[in-house]
Amino acid sequence: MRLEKFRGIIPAFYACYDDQGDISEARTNALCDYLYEKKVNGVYVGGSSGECIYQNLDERKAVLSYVANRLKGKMTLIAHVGAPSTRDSIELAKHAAALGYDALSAIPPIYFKLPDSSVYKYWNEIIEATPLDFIIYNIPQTTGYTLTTSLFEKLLANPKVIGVKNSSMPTMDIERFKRVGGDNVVVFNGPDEQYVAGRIMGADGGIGGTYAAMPELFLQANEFFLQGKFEEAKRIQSHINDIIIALCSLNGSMYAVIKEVLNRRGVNIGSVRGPLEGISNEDMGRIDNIITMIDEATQQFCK
Ligand SMILES: CC(=O)N[C@H](C=O)[C@@H](O)[C@H](O)[C@H](O)CO
Ligand SMILES: CC(=O)C(=O)O
Repeated sequence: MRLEKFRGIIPAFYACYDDQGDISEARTNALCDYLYEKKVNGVYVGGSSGECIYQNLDERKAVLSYVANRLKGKMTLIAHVGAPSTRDSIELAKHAAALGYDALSAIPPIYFKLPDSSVYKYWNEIIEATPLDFIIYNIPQTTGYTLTTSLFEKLLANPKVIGVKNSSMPTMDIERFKRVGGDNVVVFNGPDEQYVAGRIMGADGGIGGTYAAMPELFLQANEFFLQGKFEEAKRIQSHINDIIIALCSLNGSMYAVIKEVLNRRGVNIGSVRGPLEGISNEDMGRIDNIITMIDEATQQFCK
């Protein structure tokens, strides 16, 4: 029951900037409203897709506040509070708890390669700082740190640890984490390119960086999965993967491309922060093709 609200399709929330590149409350609200209308199950705020790594503490706190003010009580809210220092992570965690977020989440420590003992201590200090539930974020391809099942099991001894968002590529990792935690934990599929496979291997839902670019497709793939219509789910996944490959094929960062897709749908959330690259004039001419791919797949599969 307590974990029910963490199932389904949870888009990773994007950084919403004004034309000067500063955090924009109005544009954050616009993205909140868009996702609410699409009926997604929740949002994951301030993670990779939220460009957290390029924002200072005050900016990250502001984003957490704006989203909570707009969406609290309307969907599940997860705050990503991982920051380079434990101290900053705890400050963000306390801020999110005061705002009424449903759960916290954090990547492992970045930059220095630290032993498991330090990673364990880092996560635990965040967990102990608030009464909120906690979701571990395993994303080895960006952090260089791989969560083992044994550390996961050790962390689960704390009842506030309710699951893991697993972004490693082997779907077997999802199966192993689920095996360790059983029905008492939620495992989120990370790689959007294998959402359906992740569900079949035991994921309870997903948190993804491309969901907000095509929410209907992920919601429908999830629906087909729940209905046992695996052929249909697999066919949507193939279209999703064509679209993700297209989103990643331009010169600008995938997030810049997604933001331009949203802009052409009437949701202007600005561009990305350096060192991520914005989109070039050449890219601009290719956005409509991607929108067509999304729209055609949506028409084909979603009622
Ligand atoms: C490495 C990475 O950023 N993974 C994200 C989260 O798990 C995914 O949602 C990707 O954004 C998505 O699968 C597109 O490659
Ligand atoms: C899921 C994802 O992309 C994020 O951490 O924001």
